[in-house]
Amino acid sequence: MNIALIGYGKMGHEIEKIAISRGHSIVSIIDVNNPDDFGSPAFKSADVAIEFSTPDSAIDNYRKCFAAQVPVVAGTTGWLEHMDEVKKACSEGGQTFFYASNYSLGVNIFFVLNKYLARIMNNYPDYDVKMEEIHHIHKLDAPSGTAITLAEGVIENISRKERWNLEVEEKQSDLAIHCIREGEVPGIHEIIYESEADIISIKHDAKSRKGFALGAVVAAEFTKGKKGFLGMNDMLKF
Ligand SMILES: NC(=O)C1=CN([C@@H]2O[C@H](COP(=O)(O)OP(=O)(O)OC[C@H]3O[C@@H](n4cnc5c(N)ncnc54)[C@H](OP(=O)(O)O)[C@@H]3O)[C@@H](O)[C@H]2O)C=CC1
Ligand SMILES: O=C(O)C1=N[C@H](C(=O)O)C[C@H](O)C1
Repeated sequence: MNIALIGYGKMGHEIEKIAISRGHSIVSIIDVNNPDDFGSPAFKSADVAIEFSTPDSAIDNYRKCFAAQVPVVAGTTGWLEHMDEVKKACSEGGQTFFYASNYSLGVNIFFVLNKYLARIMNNYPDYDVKMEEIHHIHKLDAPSGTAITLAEGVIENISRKERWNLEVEEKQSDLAIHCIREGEVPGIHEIIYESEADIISIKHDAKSRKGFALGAVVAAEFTKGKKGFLGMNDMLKF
């Protein structure tokens, strides 16, 4: 299939390698320097655009993909305040948009495990819960998109937790997320339950960006020819 890449940084380069190895053609690469290419015949020939740019630029890029009628697989994090607009473009404007805060298979298995553990822990109020995420020093957003999805999974299932909070637990009903930026760490997420007696924790540690990139290309293959708002739950058979 024909793929356009929007954002040609760490993820854009990794996705390019995997897409080519799976027999796809990269027909257009748009980075910060060539925004006019959204109007080019090459961009419009893409079956899907895979977007990994920056929190501030993502929504404008999605609007330009919609204007060009090119389906989007979106990986950028930190833009979720615009989610209603994107969902409306799909439900009322006939657009196609796939979003995952994390495209790796391992993290999506971890999301299921997180919800399962939270459902159990709902019955054991002696345990408090907190989260830690560690990423490389270049990351622009905090908490990570993955940490937000994990926090939502905890809050949906543990009635004593109502909202997440950065760093501190201001109230007992807050889920504290501690964000660390360190070296070139690809991404570590840990959910920690602690009582007076013991600690139970579950952790996902990405060894590289390969899992994220492979998941994004597989999501692009899944998205081709589909309509509407899509996510990993539509694609994975859990
Ligand atoms: N969902 C997932 O599975 C994953 C999501 N991510 C997310 O993806 C995003 C990108 O990550 P990563 O590749 O590591 O970041 P990088 O900073 O390495 O790459 C981002 C690229 O986007 C470019 N860019 C800046 N402005 C624009 C614009 N207006 N249009 C197009 N491109 C632009 C940057 O150019 P310049 O450097 O010149 O500014 C840079 O080349 C982040 O939000 C990250 O959190 C990352 C990994 C996995
Ligand atoms: O910026 C990153 O690198 C990553 N971002 C995503 C996020 O914010 O969750 C996914 C992964 O953790 C790597």
